[in-house]
Amino acid sequence: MAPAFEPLLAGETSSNNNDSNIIITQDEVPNNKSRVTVVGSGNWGSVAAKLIASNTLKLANFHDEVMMWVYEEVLPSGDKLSEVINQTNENVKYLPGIKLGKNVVAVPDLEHAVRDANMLVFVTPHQFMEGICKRIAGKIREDVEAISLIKGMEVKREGPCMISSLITEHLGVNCCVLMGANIANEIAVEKFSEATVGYKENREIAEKWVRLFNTRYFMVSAVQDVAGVELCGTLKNVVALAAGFVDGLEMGNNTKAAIMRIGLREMKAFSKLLFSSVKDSTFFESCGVADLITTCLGGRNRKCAEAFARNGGKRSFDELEAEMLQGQKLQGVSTAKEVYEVLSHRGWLELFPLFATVHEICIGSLPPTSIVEYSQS
Ligand SMILES: NC(=O)C1=CN([C@@H]2O[C@H](COP(=O)(O)OP(=O)(O)OC[C@H]3O[C@@H](n4cnc5c(N)ncnc54)[C@H](O)[C@@H]3O)[C@@H](O)[C@H]2O)C=CC1
Ligand SMILES: O=C(CO)COP(=O)(O)O
Repeated sequence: MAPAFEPLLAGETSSNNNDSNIIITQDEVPNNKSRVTVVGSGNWGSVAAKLIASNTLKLANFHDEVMMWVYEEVLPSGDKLSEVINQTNENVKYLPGIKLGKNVVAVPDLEHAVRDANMLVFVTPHQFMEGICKRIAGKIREDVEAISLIKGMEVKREGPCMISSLITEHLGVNCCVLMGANIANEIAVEKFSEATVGYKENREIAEKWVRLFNTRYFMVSAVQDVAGVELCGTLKNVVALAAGFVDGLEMGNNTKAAIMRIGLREMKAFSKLLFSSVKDSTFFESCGVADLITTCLGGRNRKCAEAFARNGGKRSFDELEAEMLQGQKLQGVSTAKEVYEVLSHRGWLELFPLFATVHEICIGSLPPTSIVEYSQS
């Protein structure tokens, strides 16, 4: 249930649409309804498909059916995951116990899933996106709109490349982002949360995305700061690892709060050094401080980092991820490495002691205890 208060609108976020106040008159019903495909079907991907599918049934501008691309795998039962999803209406591996909506159709053929879509929602672990883009380049509609829910980045020889830019570069399409304090399992059971759409220029497109995602329990607003929103979502995963180390070392709440504060400061400084357009106000949206808090309290990066520190760094993150997440993927460890590469290339290591220390702990160059010794310097 949504809380009874009206959300405060920050800056220009005047589009906090609640689906109950979106009114579509018969005159507005378009001839050409948009088809939506979700590219990805992990934990968040499945919840995103559920959210969208509940809205496409209600909104006249969209086709009811939502295709969800499934990276095919064979379950221990011998059945194919996509077939089980279509038979049971549940992603039994990545989101068990939750009905996705009968209008969600699992499609294992990527090219088929994206071919006719007008709106593409990308939501896979970030390390797979470049390969996916290469596979679908030239096989999508020219006028397609895209949005990325992916928290992560790539580092190229030319420098860092956000996932929305990777999508734009490979596919030649406009790409918004949606980030926020969005632990998927909580949204799956319809507990209230907020999210932020980041867009570059086209406010109308951003509003279309807001309408597609917004529900009574998922309140979405839009800000004109695609880089700021995406960097918030990406960098908070590095801070979540630091918070997990603090938990594993049982250092207490004050230390954890200090690490989160230092982390937020580094998130902001790093984002602004990379993109001078990043707005301060973005850090106060759901994608900023709220996502940082929820991930440091209840996320998968925090959980695995706690186990890593409890084991004194003797069990690798790969091992812990496989054991604790059953196929779900951590984004923080590779993001910490990617951020570290940017810091070393640009000579910024000393400016970002927390980011640098997290990576060095992850690769075993420093013990988990150094999270407090080095982050303060
Ligand atoms: N789970 C969550 O609570 C949230 C996740 N996110 C972000 O959303 C993105 C996607 O996360 P999730 O949906 O949770 O994924 P996940 O962590 O559940 O990852 C598993 C997914 O990766 C797929 N996969 C495995 N190998 C693959 C390959 N070689 N190629 C393509 N796909 C492959 C699996 O089929 C499965 O769909 C990430 O960037 C994450 O940070 C954002 C907000 C919340
Ligand atoms: O991004 C998230 C919540 O907004 C989920 O974070 P984790 O990947 O650490 O679970």
